Parts: sequence; structure tokens; C-alpha cells
Amino acid sequence: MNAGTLRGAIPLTVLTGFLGAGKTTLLNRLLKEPALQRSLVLVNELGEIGIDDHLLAESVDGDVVTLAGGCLCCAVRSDLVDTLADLVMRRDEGSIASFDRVILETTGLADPVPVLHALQAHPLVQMRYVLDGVVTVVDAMTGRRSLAEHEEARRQVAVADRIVLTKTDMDEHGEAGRATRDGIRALAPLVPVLDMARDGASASQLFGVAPWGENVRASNLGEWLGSARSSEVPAGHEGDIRSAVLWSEAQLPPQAFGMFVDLLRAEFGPRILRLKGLVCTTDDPDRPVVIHGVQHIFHPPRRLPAWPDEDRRTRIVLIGKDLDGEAVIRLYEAFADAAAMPSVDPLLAPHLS
Ligand SMILES: Nc1nc2c(ncn2[C@@H]2O[C@H](COP(=O)(O)OP(=O)(O)OP(=O)(O)O)[C@@H](O)[C@H]2O)c(=O)[nH]1
Repeated sequence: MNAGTLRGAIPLTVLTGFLGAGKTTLLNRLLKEPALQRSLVLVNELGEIGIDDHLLAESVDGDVVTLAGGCLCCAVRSDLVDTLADLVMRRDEGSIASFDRVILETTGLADPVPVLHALQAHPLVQMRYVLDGVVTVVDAMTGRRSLAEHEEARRQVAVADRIVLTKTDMDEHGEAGRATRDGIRALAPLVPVLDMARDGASASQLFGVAPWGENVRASNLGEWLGSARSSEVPAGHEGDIRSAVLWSEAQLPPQAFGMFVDLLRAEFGPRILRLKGLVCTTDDPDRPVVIHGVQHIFHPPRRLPAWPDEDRRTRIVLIGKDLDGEAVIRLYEAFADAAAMPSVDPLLAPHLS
């Protein structure tokens, strides 16, 4: 979403998770919290009737809008962005109650990637909403199996900013939960995993995590990117979805950084489910540049006020389908190496590797 138009943008959280994982249960708990009193919930139900104005007006009064007629990731995608655009216009006019946050609950079979894509592609939606994050609910008891068997489940975990593990109260010996955590780690190595029974999964743990808000806190950034600070985080895979983490001490000149991002999009874009990173550039090493991409659509790079912690290395988390993370890491290193050679123009870097 456009970083230049964030003032007053409404945070939007995508709540996803496989069939029966516990999305609605979590949502109902969250909506009791005072912090979420002015939230608007969009629910995508399979097989319901489509939205009409009457339904929309009625539903908005109850703060829940049902998006219907198909799965959000395919049939309802245009309904979603049109609805979001319409809602914000009505909010501005005062014809519906004001809301200061949107929570979008997907169906269990939704692939969240096209949803994120659609949110970034619509001009008004891009201007008035800001993706606060993807919260993915995973059933501790059945999660391992769902991840092994269902691409949608893998993609839901792969793009998450926060994962909530449910039903650990049913996991007597902890074995199912451990196996599910292993599956999650392989896909989303840095993403915080909250155990609903133990950690609570409150609004403050799940919302306000994106680094593009107006009053971004340094601690948010670390959380957004992932809790682990070690460079020992292993790359992993589950099925054909792979994760890789790049850590580098090398700083990129701004020009080389721009070219790195362009090449990344062009070469690897279709295979990137999600990419998040902080990059150290030579012109302002104290203020990292945040990059965020869903497939080939990248959020305009934004310079942050500070690093989230004392570690100033570039770090990029990459999750993709059939994505060669090592190749991306080599690409970054090629730019960094070329930039470090005083006689070589960074523009030539791609031709050197
Ligand atoms: N024991 C236990 N049951 C849970 C927990 N979370 C959810 N459930 C139960 O799991 C079932 C499914 O929960 P929902 O919240 O409807 O799951 P959902 O992800 O919204 O389901 P769909 O919309 O059908 O995909 C319900 O019977 C819940 O009561 C949990 O942490 N522990």
C-alpha cells in the first residue's frame, strides 16, 4: 500500500486459517476487547447470498459485513475491494457508524495471497487502508496434517505476520502441537507463534504490528519482521513452499538497492508469496529501508526512523513457492560486492555475477 498516503489510513487485518481452525472463536474473543470496539468485521462465508445495499447497510449497523457468493480468493475479490471502497466513502459521509479498524475473516479454504494482492492493487483501497498484518490461526491438533496436505493451509501460514495456535488445551502430551509448530517453523521461521491457551492472543499482541503506521515504534518493527534475531534461523520447506532468510553486513548504495528490488520483482516475483525485510543503505545506515512484497507487487520502500534493535544488518525474510532463496541471497551479495568495489559502477552489478 502506498506509503505516501498513510495519514489517517485505516488499519486492516486479514484473519485467516484452515477450515475449523478457530478463526471465529478467536474473533469473538477479540471483539470483546475495548480496543476493538470500533472495528468493522468483514466475513467471507461460502454459499451465502451476495451483498446488496440493504444488506450492507443493515450489516454495517451490526459492524459485520458478509461477503458472499464464493471464496474470497477468487469470486469475491472484486466485491471485497469495492466493498472496502464503498464502506470508507459511507464512513466519510457519515451514513454509517465510523470505524477505525477492519478485520477481514477469510474462509478456511481461501488463499490469502490474491487477497493481499487485491488490497494493494485498488487505488482508493490502497490510499485509505493500510495492511496491518495477516493473522493466521492454526489448529494444534490437525495443523501438521493440514500443512502437509493442503496448499491453502501452507500459504496461509507462509504469509502470516502472527500465528495463533489453537486447541493446545486438547493436546494432552503436547506431541501434536510440537509437530504443528515444526511445520509452521519450516514455512514461517521468524513469525511469532502465540499459544491461545497459554499466551492469550489479545488485540495488543495481534494488531498494530505493521511498520508503516504513523507512529511506528521500533519494537513493532522487530515484531513485524520476526522475533528471532539470530542469523542461525534455518531455511525450511513444507511441500513446495520454501522460506529463506538473508542476513548481511553489506550496505547497498541507493541505486544498487533500487536495482536489486527491480530485479527481485522481475526475476522472482511470481514465486514470492511474501517478502519482508529491512535493508541498510549507504546513504543513511542509521535508518533502514523497509521492503515488503506480495508476489511482484511491492510496497513502495519506506525509510524508517530507526532500527528495531542494535543489530544493523540487512535482513530479508523470503517465502515462496518453488523459490530458490539462495539465488535471491546471491543476488543481494552480488550487488553488495559490486558496490564495495570502488571502480565498479553498481549499475553494472547484474552483469558481474
Ligand atoms: N478445545 C478448543 N476448541 C476450540 C478452540 N478454538 C476453537 N475451538 C472449537 O473449534 C471449532 C471450530 O471453531 P471456529 O472458530 O468455528 O473455527 P473457524 O476457523 O472459524 O471455522 P470455519 O469458519 O468453519 O473454517 C468450534 O467448535 C470451536 O468451539 C480451542 O482453542 N480449544
